[in-house]
Amino acid sequence: MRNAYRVEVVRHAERELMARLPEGALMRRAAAGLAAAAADLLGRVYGTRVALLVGSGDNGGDALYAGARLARRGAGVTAVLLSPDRVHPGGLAALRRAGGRAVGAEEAASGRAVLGGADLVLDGITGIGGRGGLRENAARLLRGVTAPVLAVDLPSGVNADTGEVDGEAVRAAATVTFGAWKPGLLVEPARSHAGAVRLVDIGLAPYLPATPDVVALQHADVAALLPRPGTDTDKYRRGVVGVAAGSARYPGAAVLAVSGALRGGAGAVRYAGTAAAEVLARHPEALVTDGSPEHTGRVQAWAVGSGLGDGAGAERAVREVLDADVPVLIDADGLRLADVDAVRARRAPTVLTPHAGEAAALLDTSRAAVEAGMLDAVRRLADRYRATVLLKGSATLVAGPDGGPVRANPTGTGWLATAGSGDVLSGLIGALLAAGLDARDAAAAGAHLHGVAGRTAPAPPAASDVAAALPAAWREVCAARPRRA
Ligand SMILES: NC(=O)C1=CN([C@@H]2O[C@H](COP(=O)(O)OP(=O)(O)OC[C@H]3O[C@@H](n4cnc5c(N)ncnc54)[C@H](OP(=O)(O)O)[C@@H]3O)[C@@H](O)[C@H]2O)[C@@H](O)CC1
Ligand SMILES: [K+]
Repeated sequence: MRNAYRVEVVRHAERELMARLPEGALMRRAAAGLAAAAADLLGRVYGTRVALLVGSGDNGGDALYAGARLARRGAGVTAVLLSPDRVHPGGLAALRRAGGRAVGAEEAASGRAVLGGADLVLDGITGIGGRGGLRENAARLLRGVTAPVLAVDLPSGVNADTGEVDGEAVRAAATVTFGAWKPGLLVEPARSHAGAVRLVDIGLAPYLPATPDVVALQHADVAALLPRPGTDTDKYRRGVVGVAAGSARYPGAAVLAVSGALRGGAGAVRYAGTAAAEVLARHPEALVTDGSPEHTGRVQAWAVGSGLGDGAGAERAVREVLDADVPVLIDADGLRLADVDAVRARRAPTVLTPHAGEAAALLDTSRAAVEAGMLDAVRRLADRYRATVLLKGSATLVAGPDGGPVRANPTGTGWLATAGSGDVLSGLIGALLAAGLDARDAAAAGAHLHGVAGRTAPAPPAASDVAAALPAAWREVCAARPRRA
C-alpha cells in the first residue's frame, strides 16, 4: 500500500521528528537519498555534469547538499540560483566546499553550457512549500533543459495536495520524495509530471497518522481482497451477478459487460435485457432473459447501464435495479438515468463509474474542470450521491461515501481508452460486489485488475482483448499473495 499525506500532515510529522533530532539531520538524510538516486540515474558519477535548479526554500537546500555529495564523487556540479539573495546558506556553503559552483539564473540562461550541457538536472525549485505553477524565470530556464530531470520531493509547479497543475510544471524522469508520498504523486495530472517515484525513508513513519489522504493499492493488497473459492463452495455462495446492459442499438455493450462479469470471480452471471441472444451466442455460460431486471432470478449484485440507451426500457431497468436491496454498480447511460435521491436513499451500497465527461454532466461543470481537479470531483460526487464513486482516468480514483482515503489506481494505461473497455470494467466490478467485496474494495480491485489486463493484453488491445486478459491479470496479481503457512 502506498499511503499519501497532505502537506499539513507531513509538516506536522516533520516537526515532531525534528524535535528529537540534531539540527539538520533530516535534510542530511533527504540529501543522502537524493544523491543516491541521482547516482543511479547517472550510472557513473565521476566526470559527469550535474546542474541544480535551486529555489529559495529547503527544497533548494536538499538539492545543494545532494549536489555537494555528487561533487565529492567527482561530478562537475553547477547550481543555478533562482533567488540568489535567498538561498539555503548551509547547502550553498557545502556545495562550494565540495568544489561545486553557483551561478545566477541570468548567467545560466545566457549560455547553453550549464543546462544544455548537463547529464542530469536536479529540480530543487519548490517542494511542499510551492504555490501555483512555475514562475517565469524558472519556466524559461526549463525550456533549455534537454537532460533528464530528477525532481526533489515533488516536480516543482504541481500541487502536492490535490495533483492539480496550475500553469507550467517540471516534467521529471524521476522523483525522489521524502518521508511519505504526497497525493500529487498519485493523482493526475501531477502524477504524470513525476516519472518514476522513489520514497526515501527519513524516519517520519511513526509520526504519521493511521489514516492517509490518498492510497494506491499494490498487487499484494488487491490479492488479499480477491475472492478465493473454498472446497465447500457452490455457484450461489460464490455470488451471482446480474447485468442489465445493452440495447437494440448497442448489443455489444451487453456482451462486453457480461465478459467482464464472467471473469470477476462470481459463481454465475445473469443477463437481463434486449441483447439476450447476442450474449448467449458469445457466452453460453450466462443465464439470460429478455425480460427486465425485476423478472431475473436472485442475484447478489447488479451492474447496470452500459449501452442501455435512453428508451423507456432503460429507465425501467435502472429504476428496478436501484429498488433491489443488493449492491449496484451504475455505469454509462445508467448514470444519466439514476435519480440522485433514489441513489442516496438506498441501504445497500451503490458504485458509480463515470468518466470525466459523465462526471462533468453530473456535477454540472466542464470536462476540463473535472480533469484538472480529479480529487475534488470524485469526492464531491461521492458526497452528492452518498455512494462510492470511481472516476475513470489514467489514474482512476475511487472515493467512498463517508470520506476516508481516496484510492488512486496505479495500474492504468492509455490503452484502456478504447470503446467498450468501460463495459468490461462494469461487469468485472459487479461480479466482485456479488462475490461479497465491500464497495470501495470492489471498485479499486476492479480498476487494478482492469489496468493490469490493459497492460498485458497484446497491444493495441480492443475491449474484448482486455476481458480475455483478465484471468492472466488475476493470476499476476495473486502471485503477489503471501504464501499461507
Ligand atoms: N521540513 C523538513 O523537515 C524537511 C524538508 N525537506 C525539504 O524541504 C522542502 C520544503 O521546504 P520549504 O518549506 O522551505 O518550501 P519549498 O518547497 O522549498 O518552497 C518554498 C519557497 O519557494 C518559493 N515559492 C513558492 N512557490 C513558488 C513558485 N511557484 N515558483 C517559485 N518559487 C516559489 C517561496 O518563496 P516566495 O513565495 O516567498 O517567493 C518559498 O521560499 C520539502 O519539499 C523538502 O524538499 C527535506 O529536507 C526533508 C526535511
Ligand atoms: K522540486
